[in-house]
Amino acid sequence: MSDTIISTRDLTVELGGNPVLRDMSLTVAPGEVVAVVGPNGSGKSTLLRCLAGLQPVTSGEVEVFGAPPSDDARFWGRVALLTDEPAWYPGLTAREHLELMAAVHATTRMTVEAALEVFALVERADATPLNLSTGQRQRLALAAALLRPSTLLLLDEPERGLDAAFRTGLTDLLADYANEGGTIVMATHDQALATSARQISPSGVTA
Ligand SMILES: Nc1ncnc2c1ncn2[C@@H]1O[C@H](COP(=O)(O)OP(=O)(O)OP(=O)(O)O)[C@@H](O)[C@H]1O
Repeated sequence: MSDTIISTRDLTVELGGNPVLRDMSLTVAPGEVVAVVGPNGSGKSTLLRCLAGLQPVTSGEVEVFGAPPSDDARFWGRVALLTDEPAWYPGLTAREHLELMAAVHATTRMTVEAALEVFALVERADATPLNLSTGQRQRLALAAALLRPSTLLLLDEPERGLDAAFRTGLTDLLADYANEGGTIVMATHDQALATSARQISPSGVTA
């Protein structure tokens, strides 16, 4: 097995004519948990989007699983992405969203009922996402990302909207994922999440 999951070399991204990432070089090994930290606008989401193949690079190289990210079933079969704008299916309940996620994968990391339990959604399982609170919606998005099998988790501010108790639980859930051999790269403003991870800034230096 390769000892590198992610590798960027001299990655530069300009947006609107301004450099957001500049000559960034990063290597991530299997089982690592990496926290991308930095102030608002420093390029954390941009880096995650590059790793997901959603942001064209201005120059330099990005490789995930030894090749540039590609928008195909093989890539997305291995990568679970949590963005700040998950797509919800109108009319489907929280439970049905998880059942849908389970149905399209040959295996799952946990059952739908276990995910509802772990993410404290049992009592709101029959509500549609738009009738959930911000924190409950975020828990549903995390449940969907962690229920499905993957080997790389890309998380953009997973702590968004979560109360203190659940943030602690999230640290443990991410540690479990890494202990199973999964790799995590997350943009975060949460000190506790960042402390338990290898921290980098979007400029590529260790934070
Ligand atoms: N489409 C765009 N066109 C021009 N500039 C953009 C575009 N998208 C983002 N930017 C700028 O790029 C910079 C990096 O944005 P990015 O969202 O990656 O930052 P971030 O570190 O994730 O911020 P936050 O902590 O607020 O989520 C910001 O200055 C932002 O204003």
